[in-house]
Amino acid sequence: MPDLQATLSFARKDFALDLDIGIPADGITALLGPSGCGKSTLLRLLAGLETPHQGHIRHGDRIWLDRAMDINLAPRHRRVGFMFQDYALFPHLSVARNIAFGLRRGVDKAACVRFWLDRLSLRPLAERKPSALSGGQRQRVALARALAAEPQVLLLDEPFSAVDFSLRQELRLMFQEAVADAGIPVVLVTHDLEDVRQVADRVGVMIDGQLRRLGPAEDVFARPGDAEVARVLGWPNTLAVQAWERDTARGAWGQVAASLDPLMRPPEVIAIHPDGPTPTSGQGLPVEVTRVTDMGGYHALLCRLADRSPLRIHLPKSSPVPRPGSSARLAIPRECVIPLRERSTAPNLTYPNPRHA
Ligand SMILES: Nc1ncnc2c1ncn2[C@@H]1O[C@H](COP(=O)(O)OP(=O)(O)OP(=O)(O)O)[C@@H](O)[C@H]1O
Repeated sequence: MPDLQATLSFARKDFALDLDIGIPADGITALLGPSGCGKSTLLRLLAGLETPHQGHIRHGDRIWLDRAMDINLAPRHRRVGFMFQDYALFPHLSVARNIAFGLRRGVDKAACVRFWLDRLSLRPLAERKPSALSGGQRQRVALARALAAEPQVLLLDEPFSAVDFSLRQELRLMFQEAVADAGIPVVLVTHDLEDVRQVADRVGVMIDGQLRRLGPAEDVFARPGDAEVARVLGWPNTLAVQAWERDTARGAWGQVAASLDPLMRPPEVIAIHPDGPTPTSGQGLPVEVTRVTDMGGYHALLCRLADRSPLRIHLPKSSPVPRPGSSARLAIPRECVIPLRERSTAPNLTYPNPRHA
């Protein structure tokens, strides 16, 4: 199963992308990052729709791009299934013809179109033009078209964003089933952490045109490596530390004790894990409770710290719950306090690029 390896340097006005990425041919790799960090640009570079100033792209043994050797395969020779944010459907073609458009020579076109119409629940819409479809329906047609062409690599930009909650769940499942046996590198760009949790085997985090973290999803969520990446991954309660006094972190928000590695330079940030802090009548971090939500298995408390920064904690149903509007003190166990550097400089790529092995 050929993997995809790329080393790319690209710049346009006010933006530079510089990274090394390896995408294996099993499982789904999700790419996350703040708006404008270069996720779509990376997909366009991989597909051959943009050319890097320097770089190298290899799919299995086949070189797609090598600037030094003047090799640059045209997009059609890379056989990439691409789904853009605007879906790029042909407006004059019906749903069925849009799906049939990129089919390989020799396949039974009618059977293949029927298969994908059924798989993505599009059969009743087969003869409609894209202008007569809803946003979510267009998104499904674009996904069907990308998958039907039997691509060697699949690159998807926000493939589930335009559908409602229940259809989104269904679409994720259909998508997972559809790509499970394909044995091709699949990259999915999304802003939705739920997409990542439900479909991704690996997660890459991009910030400012760089790949700051790439690895198995569980690993990346549990160990983001630094505070910037942690925020992209939705970690709550990242607090700037103004000073350390032995093992106590202080900021305008208050102070808490942490377990510090004595060899580590004092980190600039701590994250407080939401599971663990509990209200106490003794000494603790002062908060004002602003909202309490019953989440079924636990209570979610949204609090404000001394400097008004938010703190979210989860209390087990068995624990007493402070009233909204009340002041409280929270006991924060040391193991819930995770010291983080604001930005880690060490490369943290857990899927090795053989060229650097
Ligand atoms: N066609 C273009 N011409 C000039 N600049 C562009 C163009 N497309 C994107 N950019 C700029 O390049 C940078 C990277 O954009 P890109 O679309 O890759 O980001 P992104 O991470 O995909 O963002 P989003 O999550 O908002 O889709 C941004 O600064 C953007 O403004």
